[in-house]
Amino acid sequence: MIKEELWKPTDGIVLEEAANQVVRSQENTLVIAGPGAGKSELLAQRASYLLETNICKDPQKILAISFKVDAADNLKKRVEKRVGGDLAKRFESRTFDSFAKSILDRFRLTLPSGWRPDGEYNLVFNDREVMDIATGYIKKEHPNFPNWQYEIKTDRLVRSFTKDPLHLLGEREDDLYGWVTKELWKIMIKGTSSLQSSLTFPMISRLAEYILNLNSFINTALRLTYSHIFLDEFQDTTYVQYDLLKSAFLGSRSVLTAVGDDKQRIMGWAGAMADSFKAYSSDFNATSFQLIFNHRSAPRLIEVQNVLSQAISHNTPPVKCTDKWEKDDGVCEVWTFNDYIQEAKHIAKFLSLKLQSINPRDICIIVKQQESVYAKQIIEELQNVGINSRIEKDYQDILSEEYVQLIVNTLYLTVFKNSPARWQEVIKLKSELDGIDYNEDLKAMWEIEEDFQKFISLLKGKINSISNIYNEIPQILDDIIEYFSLIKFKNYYPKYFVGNLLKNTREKFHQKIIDSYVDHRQWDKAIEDFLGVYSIPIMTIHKSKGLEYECVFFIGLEDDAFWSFRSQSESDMRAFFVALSRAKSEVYFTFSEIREIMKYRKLQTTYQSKSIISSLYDLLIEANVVTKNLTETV
Ligand SMILES: Nc1ncnc2c1ncn2[C@@H]1O[C@H](COP(=O)(O)OP(=O)(O)OP(=O)(O)O)[C@@H](O)[C@H]1O
Repeated sequence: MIKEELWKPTDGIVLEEAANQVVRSQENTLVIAGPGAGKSELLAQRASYLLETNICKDPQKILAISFKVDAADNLKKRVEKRVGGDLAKRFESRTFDSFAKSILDRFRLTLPSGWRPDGEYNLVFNDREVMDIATGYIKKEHPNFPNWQYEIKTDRLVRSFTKDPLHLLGEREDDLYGWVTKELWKIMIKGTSSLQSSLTFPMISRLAEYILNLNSFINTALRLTYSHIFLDEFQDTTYVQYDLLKSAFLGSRSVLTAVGDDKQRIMGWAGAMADSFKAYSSDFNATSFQLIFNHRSAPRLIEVQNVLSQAISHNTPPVKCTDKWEKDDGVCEVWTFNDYIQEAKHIAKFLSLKLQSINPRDICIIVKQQESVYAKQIIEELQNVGINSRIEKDYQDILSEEYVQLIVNTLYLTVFKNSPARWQEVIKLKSELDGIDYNEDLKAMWEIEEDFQKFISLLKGKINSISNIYNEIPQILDDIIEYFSLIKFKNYYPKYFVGNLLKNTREKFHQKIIDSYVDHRQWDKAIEDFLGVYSIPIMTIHKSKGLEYECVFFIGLEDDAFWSFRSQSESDMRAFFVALSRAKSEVYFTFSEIREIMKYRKLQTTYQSKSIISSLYDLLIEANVVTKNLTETV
């Protein structure tokens, strides 16, 4: 244990004054700061501080809530690295969705029977599915009221569906949406003879909130378990999530730390609160702090970011860069082309040179939407010059699953041997699955390591003598999980007991590993390929949130990409700001007069303009960003 006054940040991090105060604060706080200010880093440092000084008193825990699975994972790993596995056991890093789901899965039986879903409920991810259930099943239940579905709109129904806490649902029966909402809740909770219990994450959140409101005993236990709560990317909190947060921790002694950036609020369409900072500050009586440094980007990029952030919010103070850069470091340019084929050829040529000095993972290609369409030609031209790129969303979800991580770590250790971090991760999990305390029972730990070593030696033989790829690889992957015991693994991660998560993850994962193996026919290359080591990632702005790259390309700064700019210019401006601020050193925006895009559900060759988004171009001009017409140079 370290004394409070002796504790210092590790890894050469120097905290600015405001960050230092928040790290050591005993009160609820709110940190509002721009991209790269070190908000996530601050949370990692605060976790180290609270755990290493035992201010978060053993056996109490810190609960960190992030929005994306990889962000939660990343934070967990940072903290583990700093404080070691033992203390990090008291740092629970989850997404909002998984927090809500863990409450429902643990305390489902305390719900009144009308609100209690089956233990084996299905997860429903998109609005269309909800609407399909509504139209398909309510109609069956009410055959004499057949035409109601023509009078309702999907987005309004989905919004109205989880708008209110459950105890208020009964009050809205009198309008059509209220009636459909009530019927739909009944059907989705209980299922029918042909439909399994089916829940969306907002429904799970409402059910978790209901559990906490109904059972003061559970609520008290939750508050005693978590003495400190972290909330990352707080600008994206939805109304439903905020209600759960209030039910869980408002009025408790748990200390909350929220960090976020209102200029990066781009989840409005998904129900993010317009005023989450204001509501939180007043409800939780939180003190606000601002950070003024950007630890990510070069000075030139920060100049451009400052112009943008002023335009988004007039009272934003300019941020400063750190002294690791030279004064003129950083490149921000607009590249224009006649057509998307020239654009793709130019980028491919540019990147073949760039890749002589940096890795594919230091580069990112970002688009507003339709990544497989906007990046199609670029993927092809990159392939022509021997550069791999891939649409990251196809991998992000499975790569963050513990099921996949355990198998991939085992394969990695079988093929590459030298990876102490992966070895430690696997051995630690194996010991926990087997109920062995890795600090106490050294003999048992030694046996685990020896046994695992034997297992991977055998595995090596198996993976190197595959004759039938499509039968043997799935079997080998299943054998790996069986070595750890699937049942123990599911007990350790109860989320895999519920619904179709395990089945879907397993299927997708097997397919991707097989694809990589078929492409390379060598396990080292196949694993690295699956992990994305050789590929430039391609993603939408939404997926790029929280990430950072040396060099960023934003493809298609054009009217069609920002098709709703007229009605939501503020939110599009923030999206543009997020894309720009992912770059450490270089960012290039492209415009192509002719572009192939999906329009009216058809792939079409279109003429692009920039008149609707001219204000974005005006801001770039104001920030002295040069535009290069690269048509002739190809
Ligand atoms: N005090 C610091 N000193 C040095 N480097 C730092 C410091 N704080 C953060 N960093 C580094 O700066 C980068 C950005 O940090 P971080 O991701 O925490 O920022 P953020 O505010 O969460 O960004 P965003 O809102 O854009 O996601 C990371 O590479 C991080 O390691």
